[in-house]
Amino acid sequence: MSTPKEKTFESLGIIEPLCKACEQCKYKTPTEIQAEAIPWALQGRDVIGLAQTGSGKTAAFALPILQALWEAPQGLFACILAPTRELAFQISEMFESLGSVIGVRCAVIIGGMDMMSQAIALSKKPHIIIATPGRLQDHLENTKGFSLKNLKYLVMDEADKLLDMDFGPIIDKLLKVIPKERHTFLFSATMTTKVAKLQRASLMNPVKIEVSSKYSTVSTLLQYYLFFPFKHKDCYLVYLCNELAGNSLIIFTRTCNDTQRLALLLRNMGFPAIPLHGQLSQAKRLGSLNKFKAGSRNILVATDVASRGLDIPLVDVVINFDIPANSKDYIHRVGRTARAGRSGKSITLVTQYDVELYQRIEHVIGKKMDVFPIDSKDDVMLLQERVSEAQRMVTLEGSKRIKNDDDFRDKEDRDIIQSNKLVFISGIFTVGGGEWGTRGMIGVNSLPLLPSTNQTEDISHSSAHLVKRIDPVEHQSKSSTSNQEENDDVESKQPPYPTSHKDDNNKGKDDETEQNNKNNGNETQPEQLIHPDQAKENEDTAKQVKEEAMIIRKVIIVLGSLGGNGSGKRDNGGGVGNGEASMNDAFASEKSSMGNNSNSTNVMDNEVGGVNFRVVGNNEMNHETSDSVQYHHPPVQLSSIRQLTPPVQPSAPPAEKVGDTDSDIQIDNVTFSTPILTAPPAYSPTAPPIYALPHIPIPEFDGSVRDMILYMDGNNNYQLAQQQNLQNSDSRNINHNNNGTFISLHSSVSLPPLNTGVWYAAGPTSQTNTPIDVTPHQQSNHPIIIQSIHSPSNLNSQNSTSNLHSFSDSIENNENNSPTHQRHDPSII
Ligand SMILES: Nc1ncnc2c1ncn2[C@@H]1O[C@H](COP(=O)(O)OP(=O)(O)OP(=O)(O)O)[C@@H](O)[C@H]1O
Repeated sequence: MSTPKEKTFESLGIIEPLCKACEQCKYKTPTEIQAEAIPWALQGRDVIGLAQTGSGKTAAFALPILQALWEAPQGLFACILAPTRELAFQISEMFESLGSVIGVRCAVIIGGMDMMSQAIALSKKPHIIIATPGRLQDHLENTKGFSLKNLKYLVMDEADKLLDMDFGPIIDKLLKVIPKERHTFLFSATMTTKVAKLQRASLMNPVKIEVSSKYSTVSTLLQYYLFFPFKHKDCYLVYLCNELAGNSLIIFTRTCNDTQRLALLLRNMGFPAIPLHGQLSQAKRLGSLNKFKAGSRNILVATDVASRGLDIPLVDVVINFDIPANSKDYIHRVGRTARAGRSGKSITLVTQYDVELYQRIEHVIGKKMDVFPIDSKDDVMLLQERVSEAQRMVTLEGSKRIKNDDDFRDKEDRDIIQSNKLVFISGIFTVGGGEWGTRGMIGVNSLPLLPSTNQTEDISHSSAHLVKRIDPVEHQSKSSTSNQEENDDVESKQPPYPTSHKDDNNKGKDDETEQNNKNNGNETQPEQLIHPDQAKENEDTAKQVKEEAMIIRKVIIVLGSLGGNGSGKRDNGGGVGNGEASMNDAFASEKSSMGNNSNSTNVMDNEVGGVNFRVVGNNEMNHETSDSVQYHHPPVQLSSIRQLTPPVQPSAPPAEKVGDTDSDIQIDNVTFSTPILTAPPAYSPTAPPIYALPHIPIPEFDGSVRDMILYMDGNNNYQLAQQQNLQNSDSRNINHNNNGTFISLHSSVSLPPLNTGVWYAAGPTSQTNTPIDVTPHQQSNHPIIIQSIHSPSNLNSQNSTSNLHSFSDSIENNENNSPTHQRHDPSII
């Protein structure tokens, strides 16, 4: 038989349309698990597939099922069970992309989503159901007319997880209502060898394909550890995030509570972190994942809900903040990076309480990890004060937020703004490429598991040098690995060190609990969902935006703000109402705190059309830059637009939320803020309301302005809307007057349809502290927010961050108190 490398999908017996689909997915040759498993599956054998994380197991079971469906199409043909909801979505995407050529229809049946719409989807008899066990069981019991009595294929992805104690009883129930005459596939990177568990799956004369040893990690993964005292854990984490700035990280914690706390802590320290755990609503879980996938957040802090199966190519580093209590979880966690032949790194944080677990993991994976190189411990400890401060803030806010998650999310961006920022100075953490490599051992054997299928069949296989018979006796009598597995089960019940958090029981149960929730009437109500398709779109968009943003690579910062509440007068110090007063106070203190510094804050208020605008220009907000310096600046809003005339239609519907506070985007490590927006009420096409639009200043315009880049927020989609090369002579967009030079967005700039909310303008390459002029002049159908991004000058970054701090506080206070804010939306920040 040919070696896997010589094989093609065609030579495995895959039909032409599916081969084409593989090509479209850029699968040039089958991976080893695909090469080994597909022929058996096509022959109609039950398959147990064991292969390393990221080795293409999903297609290994999807292709044979799609082929069988093509040959004998029917509704409710196959059911794929997955332990987590996110994984179910991902598997469904894979089926859809491979099966689109044959018109496959899939339904995702998972907890946390509306039962009724799922029931409707099931009534349409999709070909493939991808489900989490609890919800599927729920439909089988409660959805009229739905049954799986004609099911032909059952797959358990992450089979060892589905067959263990948590899911076992539900699986038992499910299997009672699924026909025995079916094909069954079990796949995982860490397969159980316990016969009792495998019997649960009711396999018939299965073939076992092992493309790796039981607990192996890929060779392209560099595995490190860091050992330090427990009390410095947060500090080390922050240090690592700082060192690895620019990389995409997943940080695994033990509990939901820790996940939430760390996400808050990191955000308070200025890192774009986002939490993912089972206590979030499903919409938020998907939202978090999508933002991470799209690259708008590059730190995902997660429980083990994200440890299995998720395929996010951009993940560079996995950090085990809490060492996993179960060695299997370690394999799956670190498997979120170094996938599909790519390289990646993992760093496991080890404290005095974790040594035993750490040693066990090393033993299980059969590798010694290297210590992660850090310059000096003193460097880490330098962060202690800042970390302690952030910890205090998190403690203050944390309990409230845990109770009220919506509140948490509404304020997430403020966390960043209110915090002092780190300026990240670090080299790029390069992660080289890789190719599909030879992986471990290949073994095939026929596995007589059930008394009813007692015959054993050894299958010789040229590439199989691990050919062994696995039978009940062997399993009971052996073996270090079996023992390990039993130990794992014990391990998971005993956290290695005491923890103050109460939700330790949530570990690993993010999705298992859905059945209980249902019974208790706690089913999470669905919210507006971002379909995973959106994530792909976002990813593409983010890439595009990132590329374009290279033009302003050395750029940053934000100028000032335009506040006001519609009732104020021109005012440089007195204030208008509470909000205005606090804003002024903040500015005043900001000014005085600057002392003799020659860089000054410029505050200018304008009253235009009854609208009081406040603008601050402050070149202290600039950061020094070089290629090796990465900037995280707070998403301070430069300006907001006020509607100058009421909507024409008196019966205009109420304002509608089109964005959320957590939708800021990260481009080249520059955070672009995206406050909540309120969509304008319905417009009369003939008489649109008028909105003020600020000019973007180009102080000391010297003809060096090159680029104006506009980004559009459309329901969290970010697109490069337009790039303009502005020339001095470009009279359409550049105006000069006594106050300076301005870029303005005249209608003559050919903008794409202004059908959504936020616009960003990346502006000139030079800047001084000339005040910003704001003039309402633009008539537009939609509210527009302009943020100008300026190139840095050589100024002290620490001063600038503290200025931003008080500056943004003031914005928040002002906006919260502003009648405009109450009338329209809590948009600013
Ligand atoms: N033949 C192939 N050639 C190239 N890439 C492939 C091939 N098959 C699958 N892939 C890609 O490899 C990645 C990993 O695949 P998949 O998610 O199925 O891995 P897995 O083995 O199920 O991992 P895990 O154990 O973590 O669930 C995916 O991005 C998938 O599109």
